[in-house]
Amino acid sequence: MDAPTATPGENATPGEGGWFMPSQGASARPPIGDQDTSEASLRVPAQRSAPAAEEGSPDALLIRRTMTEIGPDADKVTSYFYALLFVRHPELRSLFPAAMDTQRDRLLKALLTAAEYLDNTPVLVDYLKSLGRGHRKYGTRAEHYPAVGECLIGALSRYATVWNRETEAAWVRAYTTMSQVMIDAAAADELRAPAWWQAEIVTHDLRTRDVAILTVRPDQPYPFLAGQYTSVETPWWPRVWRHYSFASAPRSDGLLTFHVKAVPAGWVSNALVHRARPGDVIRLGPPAGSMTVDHTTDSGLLCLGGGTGIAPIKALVEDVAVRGERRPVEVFYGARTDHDLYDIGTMLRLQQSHPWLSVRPVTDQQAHPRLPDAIRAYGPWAGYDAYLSGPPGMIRSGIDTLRDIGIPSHRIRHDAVEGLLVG
Ligand SMILES: NC(=O)C1=CN([C@@H]2O[C@H](COP(=O)(O)OP(=O)(O)OC[C@H]3O[C@@H](n4cnc5c(N)ncnc54)[C@H](OP(=O)(O)O)[C@@H]3O)[C@@H](O)[C@H]2O)C=CC1
Repeated sequence: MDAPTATPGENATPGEGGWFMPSQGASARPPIGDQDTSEASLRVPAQRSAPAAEEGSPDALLIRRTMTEIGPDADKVTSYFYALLFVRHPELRSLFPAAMDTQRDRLLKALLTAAEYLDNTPVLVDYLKSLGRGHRKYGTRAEHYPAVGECLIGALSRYATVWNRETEAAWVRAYTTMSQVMIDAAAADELRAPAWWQAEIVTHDLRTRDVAILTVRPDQPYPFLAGQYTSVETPWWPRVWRHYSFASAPRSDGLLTFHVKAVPAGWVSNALVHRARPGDVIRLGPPAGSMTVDHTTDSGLLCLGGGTGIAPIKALVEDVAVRGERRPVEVFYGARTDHDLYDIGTMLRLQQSHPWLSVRPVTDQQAHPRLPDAIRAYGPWAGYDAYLSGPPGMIRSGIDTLRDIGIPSHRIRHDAVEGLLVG
């Protein structure tokens, strides 16, 4: 059960969720940030399509039918679920944040994701493993899962239109299988990694009124890949986690960098931008996300970064540079105004050092079309893999544009986008 997410994130990748529900992102996604976008925590790869409602195994059909039936009462189902859980198992309350608003939202999304992918074993298993690993930081233990399953079924049975032995058996089977994948993944992860890392803020650079770049020093080595994201908890909002992408490739000094935009009503993002100072200690969850560079090919990289979505794009560029690769990398960096291109100086410096890199700022003030459409003026893009990172609307329109210009779906990578991935 978790409390919160990838992400894609408050302003990061999608948020994370608790109890077997996704956050950013078998990605996204993403997460990533105060927006809780899918912290996705678990992000289900966006590039794979969900099955049609009428397709699937008998259990999948029953489960999807329940989900359709409870759709209009989603809020009531989630409220009732948590009420049951905390009344029957008060010892579990402390695993969740004080304010449950976001958490409630995540539960249903996780359910929908799991139901949607029930017959897509590789996607679901990846997602659940990431979720199981991600739940370790909340203090979730194997013995908690049956309690959650019992309350979940209690809530579903109350609001489903049709609830019989067959439906219940399908849910029990699905939940038992899914929770076991999470439990096993958490147990395997326990042998090789901490449940969370503590990280001291070493620099805090306020780049605009609402965007800060933070560099942190983890208390233990933190292994991750460029393009991935993590979940972040601040001391000011215990048990509230948000996804943020790493803004640099792994560094020899072990430091990690995040770009954070304070979003309206974003608890974690506002704390990180306006309250955090060097010396403060935050907590980090495990790395997640699959928006990473495929180093087995020499395809070009076409990267679209919108706003703070430039963070993982910068990490991807550094990753290509560190490996000494000379594949073409074309970055389109979008923002509302020149002032909002808060990291353009860094990107242009990278361009100066690497002849294979080109960086093109795209702002609304220019005569240019908006970010995704700007790529139509360049190319051709055959032979490029595309990487998208930014607001959900930009990712959606970016995917449309890329498909429209002939880039196949399997070559388009991004963190979870709410609604697309659930995360
Ligand atoms: N911090 C991090 O580590 C990461 C953050 N993210 C995500 O990136 C986002 C950054 O937000 P923010 O900095 O406020 O970005 P902005 O809202 O300022 O948008 C950045 C750019 O994307 C364009 N854009 C936005 N929506 C659309 C759309 N529907 N179609 C086409 N273009 C669009 C904007 O154009 P226009 O001005 O015309 O709207 C602008 O050029 C957040 O959603 C965050 O979750 C993702 C990955 C990592």
